[in-house]
Amino acid sequence: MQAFPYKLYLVTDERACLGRNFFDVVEQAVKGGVDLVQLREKQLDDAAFLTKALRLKELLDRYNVPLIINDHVSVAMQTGSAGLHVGNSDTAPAQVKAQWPSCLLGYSIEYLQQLQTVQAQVSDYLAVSPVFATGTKQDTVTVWGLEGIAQIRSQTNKPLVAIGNINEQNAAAVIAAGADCLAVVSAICSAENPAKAAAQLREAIEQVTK
Ligand SMILES: Cc1ncc(COP(=O)(O)OP(=O)(O)O)c(N)n1
Ligand SMILES: Cc1nc(C(=O)O)sc1CCOP(=O)(O)O
Ligand SMILES: [Mg+2]
Repeated sequence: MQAFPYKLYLVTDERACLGRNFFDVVEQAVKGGVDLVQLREKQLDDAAFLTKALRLKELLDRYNVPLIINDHVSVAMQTGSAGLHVGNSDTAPAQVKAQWPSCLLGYSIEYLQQLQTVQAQVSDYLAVSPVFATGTKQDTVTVWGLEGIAQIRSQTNKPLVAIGNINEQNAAAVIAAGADCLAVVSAICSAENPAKAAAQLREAIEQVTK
């Protein structure tokens, strides 16, 4: 398996932050143990997305936490971010790598057949998309479940990031099923105490992986 040191991945959604300051919520999450952050703010126009990315990059640099950008290749490159996450409706992974070879590139797996494609082969991690149905993103194809993680795990050596309704209660089971990293929105962004929520998720992961 390729090296992938990240265990707890925050995917942002300001709408899930309960009206609190977006950057405070992210900073609390990082203090609690998040080691990778993706800017995913679907409601923002391009200019506002770029502005937010620049400010978030500055914050995360202070903690040495890499920033991944959702969908927008040009914003990722312009901000000096570590990488990009794309799905089946976005720029193809091979095209991203052709213009940006060092990009830390994530690719959503919605169909088993994707695993045999060049798009999966050039990607640095694959997202099990989604593990459980979630209100945060409803335009999904396959709800993989724990069995789906195990099935994907048996067919690829790529690092697997699990996403979709992951929380403190199911975190250990998701890792035990074969995921390398957990990606969450609401379990941290909507938690009363984002730092504590991140620390508890981290603890659940480490109980399985130690
Ligand atoms: C870590 C992670 N996994 C999956 C996704 C979903 O990406 P995509 O399928 O492109 O859908 P959108 O996020 O663009 O709605 C993700 N963003 N991050
Ligand atoms: C951004 C995203 N992508 C998904 C996918 O299935 O590809 S699910 C999702 C949202 C995950 O939010 P929550 O942790 O609140 O369930
Ligand atoms: Mg996308």
